[in-house]
Amino acid sequence: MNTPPPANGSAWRRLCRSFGWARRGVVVLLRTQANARIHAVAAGCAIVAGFVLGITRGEWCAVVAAIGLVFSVEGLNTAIEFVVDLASPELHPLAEKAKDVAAGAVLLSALTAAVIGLLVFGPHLLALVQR
Ligand SMILES: Nc1ncnc2c1ncn2[C@@H]1O[C@H](COP(=O)(O)OP(=O)(O)OP(=O)(O)O)[C@@H](O)[C@H]1O
Repeated sequence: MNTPPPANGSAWRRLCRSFGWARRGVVVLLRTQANARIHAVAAGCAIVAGFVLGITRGEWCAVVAAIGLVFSVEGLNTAIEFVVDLASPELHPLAEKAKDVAAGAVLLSALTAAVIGLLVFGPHLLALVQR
């Protein structure tokens, strides 16, 4: 099992190590979670659409925030799943609630991102169709 190294060294070295662990977490998220890979594809499509449709700076802010929201919540959901599986490998009503609520949070964030996508890209696509 990996044990974290002692918290010695300069503040800069500690910061670099923390970034390394966080980067490792993002890799674990993308490797183990099919949903995270689907979010990545959706985020890529939104970014390409943003460039193609020439969305404004404000619209970019909304799109980037939506992408960050979904990935952050998916990451927290995955972390909760790992911890629940560690703490309660057997079935337990509280484990069930924890996983269901975490999954519900992912659903809410994805719905929010979908609404933002509609609000941002809808008018651009409509203008394109009506041209
Ligand atoms: N230890 C447990 N005790 C009780 N119910 C559980 C337990 N583990 C999972 N469940 C139930 O099964 C559902 C699915 O859990 P699972 O761990 O398979 O997540 P998942 O749907 O595979 O999530 P993801 O697709 O994000 O990996 C949970 O939402 C919960 O209702």
